[in-house]
Parts: sequence; structure tokens; C-alpha cells
Amino acid sequence: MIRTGIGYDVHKLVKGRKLVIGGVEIPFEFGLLGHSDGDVLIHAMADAILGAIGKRDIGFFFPNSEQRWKDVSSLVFLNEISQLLSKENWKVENIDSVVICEQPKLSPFIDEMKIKISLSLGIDPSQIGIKATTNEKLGFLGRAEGIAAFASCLLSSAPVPSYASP
Ligand SMILES: Nc1ccn([C@@H]2O[C@H](COP(=O)(O)O)[C@@H](O)[C@H]2O)c(=O)n1
Ligand SMILES: C[C@@]1(CO)OP(=O)(O)OP(=O)(O)OC[C@H]1O
Repeated sequence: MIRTGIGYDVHKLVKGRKLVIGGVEIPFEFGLLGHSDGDVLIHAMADAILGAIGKRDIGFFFPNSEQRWKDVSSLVFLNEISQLLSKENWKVENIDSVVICEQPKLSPFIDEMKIKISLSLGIDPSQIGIKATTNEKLGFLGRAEGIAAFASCLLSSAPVPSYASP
């Protein structure tokens, strides 16, 4: 069986926070506001995977009312979701994504993001697509007030052996 999922997230850029995208800390004068590390790309990927298997969203599994998720690396969420996938016999075939980010330039960090994410999900970096685009200075994303991300994924489930007699 195969399943697809989509995810979207946006976080505000503020002073006094680290900028973490795809599990990688990126030198910049602003960071993403959030209860966790605000990793907008990982949140979009997490929602895509959860949606594909018919589960509730990231906020349901990791509520921002819980202190244990405060400032946590969002790679932790992916790791937990990966364990849920294994438990329910699902495998990630691929994830694709777009980060809408006026600045900074993400290109130099994409390969490292793929490695971090692939390790959290137990897959190969080649199964992950991450693209960056500006919003051509249009709207709140174009004014660099925040960063947004979209993700999609394809999952497959290994057939469960049947011991029923023919
Ligand atoms: N934050 C970003 C945004 C874009 N890039 C790279 O630049 C290319 C051109 O972006 P446009 O929005 O002008 O189409 C894009 O394809 C990315 O390679 C980036 O690295 N970081
Ligand atoms: C990830 C969680 C985890 O506490 O918090 P935030 O980092 O604020 O991120 P968001 O995408 O707004 O919502 C999901 C939250 O539950």
C-alpha cells in the first residue's frame, strides 16, 4: 500500500533566537519564534508524514503547552514519528519540500539538512528533497518577517505476512 501526505508551516523571524532549519543552525541575525526550536521545515515534513498515515498533526502529538518540548530540537519530533512509522509497518519512500525564505541564502546548508533529517528518519539523504526559494520580496514572507515551508511525502507499507491457509 502507498500513501501520500502534505504539510505546511510558517514561523515568525525575531531577534534573540537561533535560526534552525532542517536541523541545521544557520548564522543569521534573526531566528524563528516557536515553543520548540521553530524549525519550520521539519514541522512541515512531520505534518506530511503524520497526514499520510491518517494521524493528527504535530501540535496534537507534541503540544506547545508541554514544557518538555520547550526549545527542543525538532529532529526529536521526526525521530519519534519515525518510531511510530516502524511500529505501524510504514516506510518513507521520499519526502520533498520547499522553504520560502527571503534571506538568508539556504543553498550552502541543504546537504547538511538532508543528512540530519535522514538520520532522524533512518532513510538515505537521496530520499529527501529540499528546495529554497525567495518570495520575490512579495508579502510578509517577501519582507522577511517569517519563513514558511511546504512538504510532501510518499510512504509505503510492507505487506504483513499472512499465515492463513490457501
Ligand atoms: N533563501 C534562499 C532562497 C533562494 N535560494 C536559491 O536561490 C535560487 C533562486 O531563488 P529565487 O527565489 O530568486 O527563484 C533558488 O533556486 C535557490 O537555489 C537559496 O539558496 N536560499
Ligand atoms: C512544534 C510545537 C511543539 O511544541 O511548537 P512550535 O515550535 O511553536 O511549532 P508549531 O508549528 O507552531 O506547532 C506545533 C507545536 O506543538
